[in-house]
Amino acid sequence: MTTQQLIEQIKIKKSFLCVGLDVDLNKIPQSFLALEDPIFEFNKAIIDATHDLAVAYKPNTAFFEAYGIKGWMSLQKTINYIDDNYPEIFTIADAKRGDIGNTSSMYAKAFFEDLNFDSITVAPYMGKDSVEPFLAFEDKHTIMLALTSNEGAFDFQTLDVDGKELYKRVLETSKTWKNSENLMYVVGATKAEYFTEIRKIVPDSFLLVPGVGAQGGSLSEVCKYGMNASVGLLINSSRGIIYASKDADFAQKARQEALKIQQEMAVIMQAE
Ligand SMILES: O=C(O)c1cc(=O)[nH]c(=O)n1[C@@H]1O[C@H](COP(=O)(O)O)[C@@H](O)[C@H]1O
Repeated sequence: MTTQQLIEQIKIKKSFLCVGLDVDLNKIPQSFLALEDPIFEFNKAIIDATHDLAVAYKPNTAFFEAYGIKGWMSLQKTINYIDDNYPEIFTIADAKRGDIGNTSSMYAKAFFEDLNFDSITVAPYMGKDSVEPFLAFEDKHTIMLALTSNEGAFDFQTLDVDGKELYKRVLETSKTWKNSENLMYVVGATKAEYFTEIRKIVPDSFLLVPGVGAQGGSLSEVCKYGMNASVGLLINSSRGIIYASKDADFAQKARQEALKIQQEMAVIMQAE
């Protein structure tokens, strides 16, 4: 999917919501456990209930890999289901990959070609030659960690490197890489006060923003400092939406939570 197509979907749906598909078998209605593929069936129900309110889905691969081959098959079925039924939706493989060049190329093939995701999250720690293999894919997007939502973000990402914080160096340096127009960046919603500085370095890039809902980040604060003329934000909530209820009404409750966020987004977009 092109960035322009994503922007069009945001305008049509008045939403820049990304629903995180982080399925934990201990947290879903226990009736699903009797089904052949509980993870896929749960995802399908969540997707059917929220697809008109969200512009993106982000399965975090950990929640599939934890269940071995069966989990991997659930991931494949989930992405195929989205592609077949809601092709307008932007898909994010939250896999946080990155390795020496020839290994990164294989990761890129796995997620962009075999699974056909529109994007993947990537860690910047190994530098240019670990990220460029992902950037080589046309109309695919590489979402690089910049300033993450967790407490540990302060261990390295904000350290001073020759007078500038490391995450700023990561943002600046990445702009010099080949096909850098295919980059997006992860910035945690819990770090809203940093968005002004981040926008000075990457004014036009899309930012994937996890951390609203269960981690307590504020949608309005993120938008205040992080939004650009094309919105430029994908706000993710996983647990806050998919586990809104553990009972038979889980999909309906997930929709209600997604609707609350989408309505807030529509108001913010109108005010801009
Ligand atoms: O790359 C991510 O998506 C990510 C980066 C980050 O800084 N913080 C973060 O929480 N995430 C992911 O975003 C999701 C957040 O889930 P909830 O806290 O349940 O909404 C999880 O899949 C995390 O792995």
